[in-house]
Amino acid sequence: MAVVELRNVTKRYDDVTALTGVDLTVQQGTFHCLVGPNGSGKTTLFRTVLGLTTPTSGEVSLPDGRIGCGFQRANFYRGLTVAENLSVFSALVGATDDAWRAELVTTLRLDRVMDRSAAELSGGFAKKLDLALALLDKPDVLFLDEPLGDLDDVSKNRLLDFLGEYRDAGNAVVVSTHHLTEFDPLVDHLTVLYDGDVVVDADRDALSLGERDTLHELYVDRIMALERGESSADSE
Ligand SMILES: Nc1ncnc2c1ncn2[C@@H]1O[C@H](COP(=O)(O)OP(=O)(O)OP(=O)(O)O)[C@@H](O)[C@H]1O
Repeated sequence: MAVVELRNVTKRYDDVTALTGVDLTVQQGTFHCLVGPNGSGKTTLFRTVLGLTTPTSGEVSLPDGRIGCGFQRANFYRGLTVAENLSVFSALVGATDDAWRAELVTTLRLDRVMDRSAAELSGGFAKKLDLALALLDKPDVLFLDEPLGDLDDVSKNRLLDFLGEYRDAGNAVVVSTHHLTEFDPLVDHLTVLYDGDVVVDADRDALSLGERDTLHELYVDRIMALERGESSADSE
């Protein structure tokens, strides 16, 4: 079942076209990975889906259920402690499942910093707090922009396992990242943006790796072919 649909979405900022007629469907219960070079439109696409910016044209359809989001730069109350942020955000979104909140704190190893001021957190812990806040009300669709940034290797593994389980529980997880290799085992669907255009959009099973071993190699080859001026069909 489709939980998010974009139809012919274009976003222009003055003379920059960040998205050009993008069609995209996110299916329930899938891990959807969005990759693309710097400036290709990934953050703009996220912001458009989340209603933080209005598309210049086109349509965005969202599910009736809950949507959670975590951004590249963490968003929380810097003047409050970690525990206070969790309480305030729980109240704001109406999250009442204390056991789930405790599970998030344990999974993300936030227990050690519960009484620390959020302003003083290291980059990795700030990211973890942001992730916990995004997950507080168990969103049906979770959008995460570069969720592994600043996390140590053990925390990365734990988060990847957690996101896999979250998907397996029937939720959609959409991740925008430059770290396709790390997400590769989870990917059900890959979308590649290049200069505002969707140049790859396929379920994993439909992606033909050819001589290549990994999705990352496929992605890099495709982008390099586009930079040489070849069409996406030429680079198959
Ligand atoms: N508020 C804005 N005003 C003007 N141009 C913008 C704005 N936001 C994004 N852009 C432009 O839109 C294009 C797409 O930017 P976007 O941030 O969506 O790319 P990205 O794929 O997320 O990049 P990165 O991987 O570097 O984070 C870029 O050319 C960027 O400069």
